[in-house]
Order: sequence, then C-alpha cells, then structure tokens
Amino acid sequence: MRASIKPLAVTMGDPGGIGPDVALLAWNERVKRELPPFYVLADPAFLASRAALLGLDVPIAEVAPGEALEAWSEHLPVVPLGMSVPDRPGIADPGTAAAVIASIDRAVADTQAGIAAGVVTNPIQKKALYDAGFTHPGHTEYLGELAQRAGAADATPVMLLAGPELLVVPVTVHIPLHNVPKMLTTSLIVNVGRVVHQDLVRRFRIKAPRIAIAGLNPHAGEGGALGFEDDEIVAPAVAELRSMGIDVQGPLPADTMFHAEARAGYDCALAMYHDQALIPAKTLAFHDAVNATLGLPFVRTSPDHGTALGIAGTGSARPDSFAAAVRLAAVLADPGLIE
Ligand SMILES: NC(=O)C1=CN([C@@H]2O[C@H](COP(=O)(O)OP(=O)(O)OC[C@H]3O[C@@H](n4cnc5c(N)ncnc54)[C@H](O)[C@@H]3O)[C@@H](O)[C@H]2O)C=CC1
Ligand SMILES: NCC(=O)COP(=O)(O)O
Repeated sequence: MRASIKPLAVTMGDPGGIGPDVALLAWNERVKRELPPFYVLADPAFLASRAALLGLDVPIAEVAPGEALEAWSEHLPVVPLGMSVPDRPGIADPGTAAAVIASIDRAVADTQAGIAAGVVTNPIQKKALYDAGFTHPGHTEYLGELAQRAGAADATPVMLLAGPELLVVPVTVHIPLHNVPKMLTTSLIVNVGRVVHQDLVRRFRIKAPRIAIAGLNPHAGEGGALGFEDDEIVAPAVAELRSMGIDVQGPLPADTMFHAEARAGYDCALAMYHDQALIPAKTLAFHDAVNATLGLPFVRTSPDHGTALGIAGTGSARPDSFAAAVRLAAVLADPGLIE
C-alpha cells in the first residue's frame, strides 16, 4: 500500500485489555501486513512491559508525533501522555480512565491539527469508564462531541461495520433494546441514511451507493400485524431518502437481507439496532471487520472486537482486525489509495 505521508494516531485503549497486545503484534508484522505507519499514544513503560510479557521484541521509541515516520521502520513510535498505567492484563481499572480518555483526546487533537492522518482507537472497557464518570456510551458518541467542541456543529457520528463482504450501520447504537422503538424515528433514519450516503461517496469512493434499510419487526412488520414501526417510521424514511435522490430500498425483513445473494443487491445496509447490524458483521468477518465512524470531520476506525480481558497478555489475541483498521484508516484519509 502507498503510505500516507502522515502517521495514524493509535489510542491505548483499556490497558487491561488486548488493545496494547494487538498494536504490538501488528507493529511486529508491519511489513508482512503492509501497514501504514502509526504511533501509539500511551505510557511507553507500560507498552514495553506488555511486549516483554508477550515475548515480543518490539523496540519502543518515545517520540513526538512529527518524529513517528522516521522511527517507524525500526521502532514502535510511542507518544507519551505523561500518565503512567500499570500492566495488569485482564483487569479493567476505572483508575486508568483518565489516561484512556487522554489518549483518545490527544489522537483526535493531533488529527484535527493535521499532524496525524486519522484516529485508530483500541477497545475500551465501557463499564470501567462509566464507573470513573465517563458519560458517553462509547467512542462513537464521544468522538461526535469532540468534533462538535472543535467547531463542527453538524458532526453526526454514525457507526459503520466494514468487512470484506458487508458494510452495515446500526441506526440506534448503544441503547438498551427496550428503548429502541422509543428512539427510532423517521428523522433519525433519514439523518443516518444521509450521512452514510455522503461518506460512502466521499470516503469510500462508491459513486452511487445502493442502501438497503432493514425493518424493525419480524417480516418487516407483516403489513402492520407484527408491529407498526415498519410502516409508520421506517417506510416514510425510505420515501424521504428516495426523494433526496438516494438509492434506497426497504424496509426489508432483516432475517433475509444478509445472505450472499441478498448482499449482492446493495452496497451498505442500515439496521435498526446494534445487534441487528453487528451479528451479521461479526459472523461474516470477526477477524477482518473494522468499526469506522462516519459523519465526522476526521477519520476514525477501530478493530471490531472489544477488550477481550480473558486473553489479554496471553499472546492469543489476533491482530487482524486491528491491522485492517489501520489499513482502512489510511485509505479513508486518502481515498486516492482506492483508485
Ligand atoms: N471499540 C470498542 O471500544 C469496543 C469495546 N468493547 C468492549 O469490550 C468489552 C468486552 O466485550 P465482549 O462483548 O466480551 O467482546 P470481545 O470482542 O472483547 O470478546 C468476545 C470474544 O472474542 C474473543 N476475541 C476478541 N477479540 C479477539 C482477538 N483479536 N483475537 C482472538 N480472540 C478475540 C474474546 O476472547 C471473547 O471470547 C466490553 O466492555 C465492551 O464494551 C466491545 C466492542 C468494541
Ligand atoms: N459493539 C461496538 C462497540 O461497542 C464499539 O463502540 P465504540 O466504542 O466504537 O463507539
């Protein structure tokens, strides 16, 4: 892959999880995996400790972001945050939340300042952050707020799971299932559909994206017999998006829209809630899919998996999804790489 001229900013993620492991493993295989350069925003002593635990020979260079490209071929560039964290694999400690959040903040600030090409986040243990007072459901929502704080008043963060065979977006994201019907509105679906269309064109270089919209209820409501939302909320959103010139179909029964022949009929699917989107995405490509945030003024990707506390520090975490996230971030930041 042609390398972007700027490095990517990678966040530490929860230090108790596998984020540090996959970043170290990926750097170790950077040539074989054709990775674009990145630097990690973390405590260098912590990363050195995790590398030793994993038995990896990863020389770490403490750098400023502007020195990352030069360091990349021989060292893992690490930009210190001035906050130390303990190396305790498997333990998600709310006491590390300030460092976890500082890493995200700095990655976004570097990208907004034009120092980094994009942000690649490592997984956070959400409950540990909530317990420390973090009020955002996840990265997606927090990044939207950071973008707005930096002046992008219209930033609308939209979660996309991107795998080799499926692009899929959950319209509602980190909310309890019982709140989905309350939160699902025609204007929300239209807004998400508009952002998806815009970023598929702008960042993924799909000229005329075909978008398939799932229904909420079994059989897309069975003509109103199995729920009113498909006819009264989803169908009007489909009509409104069509009136904007966007190629949409739906509401489609969700159970039959993710098999291979159905997927051939669209470029991206909109699902109505988290698991309706993430189950097909992770079933098809757990180790290859990437979580990207659309609707931001900067690029953000992430591996699709979580902190996997149970295997942190053991060497069994696979760095494939992290590597895919790094490669996709470089492409989205420089869509010319697609051509
Ligand atoms: N982007 C983010 O920050 C994300 C954070 N999470 C958080 O992660 C935590 C744990 O979530 P779970 O639902 O348990 O999902 P998980 O993805 O952490 O783990 C699910 C299963 O997959 C395995 N696994 C995960 N990644 C793997 C890898 N790279 N190689 C080999 N095996 C792997 C784990 O060992 C476990 O058996 C939660 O707090 C959740 O909120 C979850 C998804 C994304
Ligand atoms: N299940 C996906 C997930 O939780 C990722 O959320 P985010 O932290 O990327 O917003």
